[in-house]
Amino acid sequence: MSMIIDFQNVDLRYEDEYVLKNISLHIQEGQHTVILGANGSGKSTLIKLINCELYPSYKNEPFKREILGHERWVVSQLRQQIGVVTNDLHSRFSFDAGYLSGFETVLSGFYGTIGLFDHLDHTPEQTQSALHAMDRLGILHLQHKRVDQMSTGELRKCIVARALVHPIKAILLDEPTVGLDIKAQLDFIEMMRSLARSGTTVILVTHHIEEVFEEIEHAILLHAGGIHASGETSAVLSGANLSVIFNTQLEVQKSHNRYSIQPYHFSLTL
Ligand SMILES: Nc1ncnc2c1ncn2[C@@H]1O[C@H](COP(=O)(O)OP(=O)(O)OP(=O)(O)O)[C@@H](O)[C@H]1O
Repeated sequence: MSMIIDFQNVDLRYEDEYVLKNISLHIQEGQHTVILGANGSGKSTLIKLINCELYPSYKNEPFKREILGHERWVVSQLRQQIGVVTNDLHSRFSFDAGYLSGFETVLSGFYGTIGLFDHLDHTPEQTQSALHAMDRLGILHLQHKRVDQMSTGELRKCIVARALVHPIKAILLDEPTVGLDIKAQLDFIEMMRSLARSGTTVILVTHHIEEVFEEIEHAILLHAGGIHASGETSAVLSGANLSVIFNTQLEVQKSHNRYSIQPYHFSLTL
């Protein structure tokens, strides 16, 4: 099994302010992982480090930030190995590319662009890959539908398919169910499960414990720019740990292999 993410002792600071401190994080191929943290805990910053949008801050101690065994990547080449789905990407398609069809949205994954341009002539193989990615997610019926006529859930799936045009090893999904209603959310979780089962390593970044699906056996809790706990999901997602990272007393329940969270209730018997 190769290591997808190998961070040791990584810091990230903006000017003098540390946003991430001493981060050590290891995700192996096939190790479906949830990264959970409260607002402001550093999740987006961590994603930017994984995504090579940011580089670790220099420090006078040994540190390592390797993605698939390399310290540096050309972002377009990294995209062919690790797909990234963010709400920012969704918004950009939604606001700037409403005229695209579902198929064109998916095809744009080959170019890393938001739209398609006349000089970008695509090959029959690229067409096949785009259609195959849509088929894999059960969204072939969206190939002719315009982005500005899609529901949030439909566009989100097209953006996932866009990442799948390459034979990626892993997919990083940043709060992927934002804006989805209950049915679309459940549907999306099933889609993530099927990706995980098909061998794509799923890295889910969220603050919703209910989204942690059965195949996710590895959990990382981010708190105040550091890693509060990491390891086997069922051990890490405890009431005690979540109470710390969300700064309120919580209880965790597990039923049918899914987690839910409750405010802590204590009873005083006299
Ligand atoms: N460009 C920046 N310059 C300075 N501080 C920043 C910058 N980006 C983020 N921060 C700070 O870093 C901390 C972590 O932010 P980050 O966006 O990574 O958290 P998050 O866990 O993704 O939050 P949320 O769940 O609300 O999206 C916050 O205190 C934030 O204000």
